[in-house]
Amino acid sequence: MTAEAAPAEAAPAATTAAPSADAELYKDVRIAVIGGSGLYNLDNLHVLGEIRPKTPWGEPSDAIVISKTPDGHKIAFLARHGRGHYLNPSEVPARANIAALKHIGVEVILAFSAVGSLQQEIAPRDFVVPSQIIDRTKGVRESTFFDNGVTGHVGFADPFDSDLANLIITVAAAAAAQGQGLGGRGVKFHKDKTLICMEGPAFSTRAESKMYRSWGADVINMSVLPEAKLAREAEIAYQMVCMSTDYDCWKVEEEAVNVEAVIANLGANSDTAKRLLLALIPAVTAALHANELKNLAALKGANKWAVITAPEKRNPAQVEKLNYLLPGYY
Ligand SMILES: CSC[C@H]1O[C@H](OP(=O)(O)O)[C@H](O)[C@@H]1O
Ligand SMILES: Nc1ncnc2[nH]cnc12
Repeated sequence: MTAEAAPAEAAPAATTAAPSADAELYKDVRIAVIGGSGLYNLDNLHVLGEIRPKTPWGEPSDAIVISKTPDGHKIAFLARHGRGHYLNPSEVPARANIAALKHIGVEVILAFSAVGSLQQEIAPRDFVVPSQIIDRTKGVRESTFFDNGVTGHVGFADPFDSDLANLIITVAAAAAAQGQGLGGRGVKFHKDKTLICMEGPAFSTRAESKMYRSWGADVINMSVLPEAKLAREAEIAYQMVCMSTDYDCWKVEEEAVNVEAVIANLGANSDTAKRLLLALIPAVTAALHANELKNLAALKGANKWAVITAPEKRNPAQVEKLNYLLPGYY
């Protein structure tokens, strides 16, 4: 599909820089949180302001909210479906979301998602830190920055950032050991799991749900793709934290997933996520300052070599758009 031809996406990248008041607001922001269903704000942080960047790929899902943690770390927050959940998973402007976050200086994305569980041991309200993805989206989402005359191929064998995954597990374990248990509920964390991303917005059939189990999938959502892939193309370290809300529909004896069942667990899950972030943001900030995020270090600059289109054949308009994302690369 040629969305690049649409007037809304035709603005030249060089004129889309945010005004300087915005630049002052997002200065020093290196970490972004993307909130999914049920996580529409981080109201336990101090809000400094909002920005509404316009990118060469259109406008993000909603304003990007810049906040400060109690220990003074600035972060960016973006509601994937918009505050009020007006975008369905196939409508999320993932390219604009990732491009905007990259443009303001974000190096790390901690993405949250409500998921269905495909395994008995992953109960509703458990948290899952996945390491793999199976793609069951249907090709209707704009899923790359490398199109329209600049072809690029990035590595995606390990779609998440294992340094971030390890930090999340460590921070959660420390909270449990201190008896806090992220709100006193003793939330269980599972790691190294496989997340399947379906198209939606309708949930799966029972046959599909059972098939995904036979493939070895552990949890299911509608949102990790193309978000994770675009983050990789933008050289941003990305880790999703999955918050289980239901058992999907593979258990024949139980009622199949529905929105009411999901909503019943969203409140507790988003409370856990906010508590987790209070401990996680300082830990990720410290790791960034100490250059301990080795995958991120390896990622930086790598995509200069991902483009295979001969320099003289590259579409200048697309090169200009890519300048917004990866300045000077192509
Ligand atoms: C509200 S149930 C289905 C919906 O919830 C998840 O959204 P998100 O990943 O943004 O938390 C899932 O992916 C679906 O979009
Ligand atoms: N069962 C399910 N399938 C897909 N996405 C989900 N998000 C929450 N529960 C889900």
